[in-house]
Amino acid sequence: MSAKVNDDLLTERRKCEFNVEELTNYLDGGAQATQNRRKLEDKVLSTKGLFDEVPEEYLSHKEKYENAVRKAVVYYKAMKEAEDPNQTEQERANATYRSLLHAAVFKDNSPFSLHLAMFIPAILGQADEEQKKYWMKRASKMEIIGTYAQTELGHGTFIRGLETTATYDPKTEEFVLHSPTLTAYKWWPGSLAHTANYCVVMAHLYINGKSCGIQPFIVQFRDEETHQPLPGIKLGEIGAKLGFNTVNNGFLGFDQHRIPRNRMLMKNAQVLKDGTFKRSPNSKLTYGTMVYVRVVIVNGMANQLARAVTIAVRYSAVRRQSELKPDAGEPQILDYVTQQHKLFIGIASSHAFTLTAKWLTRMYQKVTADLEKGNLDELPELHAIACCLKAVTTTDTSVLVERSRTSCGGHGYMLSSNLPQIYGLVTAACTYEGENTVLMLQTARSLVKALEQAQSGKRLSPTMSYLSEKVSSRLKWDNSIDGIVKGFRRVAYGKVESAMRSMRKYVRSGLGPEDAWNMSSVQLVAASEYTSISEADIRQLQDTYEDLLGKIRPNAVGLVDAFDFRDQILNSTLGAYDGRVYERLMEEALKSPLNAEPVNQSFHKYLKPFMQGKL
Ligand SMILES: CCCCC/C=C\C/C=C\C/C=C\C=C\C(=O)SCCNC(=O)CCNC(=O)[C@H](O)C(C)(C)COP(=O)(O)OP(=O)(O)OC[C@H]1O[C@@H](n2cnc3c(N)ncnc32)[C@H](O)[C@@H]1OP(=O)(O)O
Ligand SMILES: Cc1cc2nc3c(=O)[nH]c(=O)nc-3n(C[C@H](O)[C@H](O)[C@H](O)COP(=O)(O)OP(=O)(O)OC[C@H]3O[C@@H](n4cnc5c(N)ncnc54)[C@H](O)[C@@H]3O)c2cc1C
Repeated sequence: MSAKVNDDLLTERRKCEFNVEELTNYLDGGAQATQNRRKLEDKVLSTKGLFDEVPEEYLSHKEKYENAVRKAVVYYKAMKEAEDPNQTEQERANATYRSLLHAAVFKDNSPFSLHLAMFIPAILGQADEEQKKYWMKRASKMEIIGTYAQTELGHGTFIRGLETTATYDPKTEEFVLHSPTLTAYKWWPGSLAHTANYCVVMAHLYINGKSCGIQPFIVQFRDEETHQPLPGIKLGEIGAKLGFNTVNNGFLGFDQHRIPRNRMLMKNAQVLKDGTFKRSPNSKLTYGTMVYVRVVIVNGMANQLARAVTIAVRYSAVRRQSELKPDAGEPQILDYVTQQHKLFIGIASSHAFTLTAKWLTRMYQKVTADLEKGNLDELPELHAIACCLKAVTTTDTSVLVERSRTSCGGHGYMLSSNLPQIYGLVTAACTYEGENTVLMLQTARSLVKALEQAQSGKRLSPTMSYLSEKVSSRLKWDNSIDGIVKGFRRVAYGKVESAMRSMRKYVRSGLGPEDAWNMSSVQLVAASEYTSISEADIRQLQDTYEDLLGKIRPNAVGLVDAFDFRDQILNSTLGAYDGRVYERLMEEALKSPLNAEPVNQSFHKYLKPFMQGKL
C-alpha cells in the first residue's frame, strides 16, 4: 500500500493551474520522449544490486570507492540491456538527455564517468578514421576503461605550459613519454587512480629537439590482465575531496615510457615514420574535447538545478514554521515571499539553462559538421560562447543549489537531504573543464575583438551583433520582454566599451598591452557575464518581479513536479513525492551505525574514566 501523501502537497497539486504532464512532455521533447525516458528509468532502476543497504555516507573512503565500482558494473550492464534496439540514436540520446538516472545510483558520481564523458569524446574528436575504428570498438564495449589526462600538479589552466613530454624516436618509431618534474605528474584525471587502464594524455610533442605543441596520445598504463601499473608508470589516488569521492581522481607519472607511433591521435596533426610533423589546420582543434564537454555541462547544470529546486520547493510546501499573522497558525514556509524569492529563480534558471543547452548543442553540431568539411570559420565564436555559458551556468547553478540548501534550514544540511552532495557536484564544474574566470576572460577576448571590428564598420557574428547596435544611452527601461532585452544589450555594450576604454587608458599611461589587459580584467569578466542574461538586472524590475512571484506561488509544486524526477533520482528525505519528510528523516537517522547500540563503547573506554578523573 503506497504511503499517504502529505496533505499540504495534495492541496498544492490541486491548486496547480496548468497541465503538469504537458510541461514534462515539453521538457522531454514530446510525449513519446517522456515515455521512452520513463521506460528506461523503470527498466534500469528495477535492477538488483544498484542501491546501498548502508547509506554510503557511513562507509570509509576506500569502501565508498569499492562499492561505487560494484554498482558501476551493474549499472552499466543494466543501461546496455535497457537500450531499445528499435530506438534511433537520437531517441536514445533524448531519453538520457534529461534523465539523471546515474544520480539514483551514484550520489557522488561514478568511477566510470570520465570514460563516457571525456575518453570516448576525445577518441571521436581527435583520432583519425583507422584509430577511431579500432579504439571505439574496444572502448564502447568496455573492453578497456579510459580517462582524459591533461591537468598536471603544476598546470591546469595554462595548457601550453604542460610539462609532460612526448619525444619522437624515429629509430624505433616510438614516442617516449616522460614527467621531467613532480609538477609534470598528471594530477586530477577521474578514474585514473585504480579504475581505468588507458587514458588520452595531452603532452608536449618534441621531434629532433623542436617543439610541436601539445598533442593527444592514447596510452595504456595498466596491464589488461593483472591491472598492475606498466613499467615506467607511477600511479596513485589524489585523496579525499569536497565531492567526487567515488570518481577515483588520480595522479600518474611517466619515467621514459615508450608507446608506438600510432598511439598519437592523428586526426588533426600527424607524425610520419621518419619524424616529419604535419601541422594541424588550427592548433586549437586539439582543445576540441573540452569545447564538447563545456557544451554538455550546460545541460547537466539545468538538470542538477532542477533536482535541487524540486527538493527545496516540495520541502517548503510541507514545512510549516513561525507565525505570519497572529492566531492564524504556522504557515507553509513557501508562503514567505523571501522563500519564493530564494527558490523561484532556480526554477526559472533551470528552464533557461535547458533552452540554452539545446541552442548551444545545435550550434556545436553545426560547427562540428563545418569542421569536418574544413570550414573553421565559426570555431572561435563557438569557443567564446561555450566558455561563457559553461562559466555562467555553473556559477549560477552553484549559487542557486546552495540557496536551495540553506532555504531548507537544518534539514538541508543533512546528507540525507542530498542537497550538500548536489552542491558538491555542481560547484566542481566551476573549476573543471576550464576554471570559470579563465573561461570568462576567453569570452572577453572575443568581445573586445568584436567591438573593435564593429567600430571599424565590420559585420559581426549573430551572438556578438549587439556590439554593433548603437543603442542610445538614454534608452528608457520598460517592463516588456523587448524592453528588458534592450536594457540588457545596452548594459552589455556599455560593459565591453568601458573595459576597452580602461585598457586604452592604461596603454596611454605607458603600460604594455598584457599589463593593460590584466589591469582591466575585472571589468572584462563583468562584460562577459552580460553576454548571457544574468539575474542581477532583474532586481531593477522589482515591482514586476514581486508580482510574478505571487503568480508563480500556486503553481510552484506543479512546476517542480513537471521536472518528473522519481524519488530514487532525488535520493532525498526532503524531496520525495509523498512529502513524508519527518518519517524519512527518522528512517534515515536510524540507519546510522551509531544507533545500533544505546551506549557506545567510547563511554567505557574514555568518557567514564575521564568523568571520574581517572584519565
Ligand atoms: C554536475 C554534472 C554536470 C555534467 C557534467 C558532464 C560532464 C563532466 C565531465 C567531466 C568532468 C570531470 C572531469 C573534468 C575534466 C577536465 O577538467 S579536463 C581539463 C580541462 N582543462 C581546461 O579546460 C584548461 C583550460 N585552459 C584552456 O582552455 C587554455 O589554456 C586557454 C584557452 C585558457 C588558453 O589557451 P592558450 O593556448 O594559451 O590560448 P590563448 O588564450 O593564447 O588564445 C589563443 C587563441 O586560441 C583560441 N582558443 C583557445 N582555446 C580554444 C578552443 N578550445 N577552441 C577554439 N579556439 C580556442 C583563443 O580564442 C585565441 O584566439 P584568438 O587569438 O583570440 O583568435
Ligand atoms: C572535480 C574535478 C575533476 C577534474 N577532473 C579532471 C580530469 O578528469 N582530467 C583533467 O585533465 N583535469 C581534471 N580536473 C582539473 C581541472 O581541469 C583543473 O583544476 C582546472 O583546469 C583548473 O586548473 P588548476 O586547478 O591548475 O587551477 P589554476 O589554473 O592554477 O587556477 C587557480 C586560480 O588562478 C586563476 N588563473 C589562472 N590562470 C589565469 C589567467 N590566465 N587569468 C586570470 N586568472 C587566472 C584562476 O582563475 C584560479 O582562480 C578536475 C578538477 C576537478 C576540481
